[in-house]
This record gives sequence, structure tokens and C-alpha cells, in this order.
Amino acid sequence: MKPYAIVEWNDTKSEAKGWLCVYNLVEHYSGGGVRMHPSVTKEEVIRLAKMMAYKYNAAGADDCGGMKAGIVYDSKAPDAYEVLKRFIQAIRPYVDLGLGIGADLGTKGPDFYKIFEELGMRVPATKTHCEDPVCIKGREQIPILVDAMIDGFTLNDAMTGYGVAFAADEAWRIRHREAGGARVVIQGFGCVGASCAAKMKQLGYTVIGIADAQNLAVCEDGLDVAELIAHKNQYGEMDPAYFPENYAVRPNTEWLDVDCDILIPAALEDVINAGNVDLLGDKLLVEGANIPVSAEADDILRKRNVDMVPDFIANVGAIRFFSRCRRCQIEFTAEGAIRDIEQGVRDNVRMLFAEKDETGRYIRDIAFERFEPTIQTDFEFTSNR
Ligand SMILES: NC(=O)c1ccc[n+]([C@@H]2O[C@H](COP(=O)([O-])OP(=O)(O)OC[C@H]3O[C@@H](n4cnc5c(N)ncnc54)[C@H](O)[C@@H]3O)[C@@H](O)[C@H]2O)c1
Repeated sequence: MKPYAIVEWNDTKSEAKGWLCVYNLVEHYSGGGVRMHPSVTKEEVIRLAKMMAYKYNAAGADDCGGMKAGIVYDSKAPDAYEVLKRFIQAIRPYVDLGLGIGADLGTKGPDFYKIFEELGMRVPATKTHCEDPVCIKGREQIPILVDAMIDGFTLNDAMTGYGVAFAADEAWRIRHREAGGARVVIQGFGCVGASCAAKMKQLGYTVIGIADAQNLAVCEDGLDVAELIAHKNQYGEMDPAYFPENYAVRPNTEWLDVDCDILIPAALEDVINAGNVDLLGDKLLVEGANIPVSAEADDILRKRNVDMVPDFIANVGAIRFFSRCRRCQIEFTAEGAIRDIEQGVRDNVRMLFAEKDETGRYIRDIAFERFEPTIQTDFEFTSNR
């Protein structure tokens, strides 16, 4: 399958540029995040959009295709919100036709709702979403539930990170026949990394290393995840002022050097590449970030047939929630949403490891084959919304 549409954008008021890639549409609809980071490239956006198409299949969201957008800009710049707003304005015709856009690396969910309101846009939906009584009921619950609290997080901030932690826990249990006990290092402490760290701790694991855009904090006895979360800033950066004396503070580039059992990249793409893949050793790799492993590094991991959970299996939490809530397939509570994500993620991990053990094939290859997107529809032209 080829990408359905690729749109390039140049900002009129800053140096920002960006791309939208709609990889496929299913029932005239496609969903994915908009990221903002200085290193975004067109190729990356296309790779991410393709991966989203696989992810919707893996999430059991068979009414949605995959898309992604990326803006080359510093998300901490004072005008980042205005840049995002102009980008959304530029891709608005597509959004109005049926693109479910939301937050990703460097952007925040509530900003999207604010921008939709400021631009007089409705929350993205197709004709079916607006007319089917089941979808109407489900969609009413989405804004209520994303703000519902669970363990001190909004469901919005918990659902993907928790799903990643369930994936890690399931894979670890399969290999070690017990939960917990292992040492975990996480790269990224934003929406995904922070809630993943908290859930790993809750599940009995010891989070010994966390890297953010500034630092790597390491503590063999386990980092105080709750304390780090309480003092992280809005960009997902830990505050070193709250590091106790027994924390080692190292350059964030050293995150792969820390000896651990489970490695969870939850920040940028291609962070495991040909230059550092050997440092992975026999750690269990669970991909919280999208495409954190470069193609070259993945060839090496395939040859070594390492145990791993691919991104589109581990980090499906948010899209599983949005799709299944919209179709009233979950209990309408934060706990009900998390239970549903847990079941979906654990089932997929068990299936993939079982097939690996039976066939000897590399897990990512099995997952790509199993969840290959096959449906491509057009935008819905007879819009009467
Ligand atoms: N937010 C979601 O619901 C969601 C869903 C699925 C996948 N993802 C993927 O997860 C990843 C993280 O997304 P997010 O929403 O948590 O982003 P975020 O912007 O909330 O957080 C990003 C984190 O990465 C850290 N970071 C940035 N550069 C770094 C570097 N060089 N070294 C170490 N850490 C660095 C930041 O400090 C921050 O802690 C992305 O790949 C994203 O596509 C996010």
C-alpha cells in the first residue's frame, strides 16, 4: 500500500515547516498525532503514518486508517502554540473531511481542543460518527473520560504509558514466569514515559534510570518515580533540584549504557541505531516511542532475534481508547478504559511471543504480517455535517 496523501506546509510567520501524511483511510477516517520537534523530517512523518495504520489494526480499531503530521519547530518556543494553530488551519480541509488529529511528541491534547474552538472547528469526525446513535453516545463520553483521574493522572496521560507497562510486564512474565523484580530504564518522561514509569513501579519493577531532554538520572535502589513526576515540568523534564544525593546525574546520551533488564524508549525516533544497537545486549526491548529503532539497527535485532515488543503493539493505549469508546465497547470509567487497554495489549504480546516460540521468527516481522493494513478508502465527499 502507498501513502494516500502527503501535504507539505511552510509557515508564513516563522521558519516552521511541516508535513501531513495520510497513510490510509478506513471508512473515510484516519487518525494520528501531530508532533513538534526541531528534528522532524518528511520521511519520518511518512514512516510514522504507516506505522499508525498498523497500530489501528493491532488496537482492534478496524474503523480507522493511519496518519501522522509533524512540524519542524521547537515546542518550547514562545510561539509554539500559534505555530501549531496555523498548521491546523492549513490542514483544516483534510481534518474536516475525516482526520482524527491529536497530540504527540511536543504537543498537548488540551491545546487541540482549544485550537478547534478558536478556529470554529468541530472535533474531527465522519458522517457516521455524527449520525450513528452508538457513536454519538460514545463520542459524548470521550471529553469526559480523558479528564477523568486515575492514580493521580488524567486518563489522557495514563492510557498510553500504562499500556506500554502492561506490554513490558506481559513479556517479562512470559520469559521469567513471574511479575516484577526486574530493573527498568526509560528514555522520555513526558506523557508516555512518566505514566509508564509509575505503572512499572506499581507492577513491582524497579525503575533505575530515566532520561529526559536534559539529563539521565540513575539510582540502583530505584528512582522515586512519584517524586520525579510531582516535580517534572510541562515539557516532561525532571527537576534536578529534587534529586536525592544517591542519584547519579549523567548526560542523557548515556541512557543505553545503564545495566538493566528492560529498556523502554519513550521519546524520539531512531534512538537505537547502527551506532549503539550493540549496547542493547540481552535487555528486553519494549517500544514506548514510535519508531525508536532505525532500519539498520532493526536488521541487527532481527538477526539476533531479540525479544521485543514493537511500538504499534505496546503504545496502542490512546487509540484503542478513542476507537473503542467511540463505539461504546468499553465501560465508561477511567478504570474500565485501562482494563480494556490492558487486555488488548496483553493478548497481543502473548500471541506474538507464542508465535515467535513456535516459528523462531522475529517478533516485529510477525506483528507486521499479522496487522498489515489492507483497506484504503477515499475521503467522504458527500459531507453534510
Ligand atoms: N502521547 C501519546 O499518547 C502517545 C501515543 C503513542 C505513541 N507516542 C509516542 O511516544 C513518544 C513520546 O511521546 P510523548 O507524548 O510522551 O511526548 P512528550 O512531548 O510528552 O514527552 C517527550 C519526552 O521525551 C524527552 N526527550 C526529548 N528529547 C530527548 C532526548 N534527546 N533524550 C531523552 N529524552 C528526550 C522529553 O524531555 C520528554 O520527557 C513519541 O514517540 C510519541 O510518538 C505518544
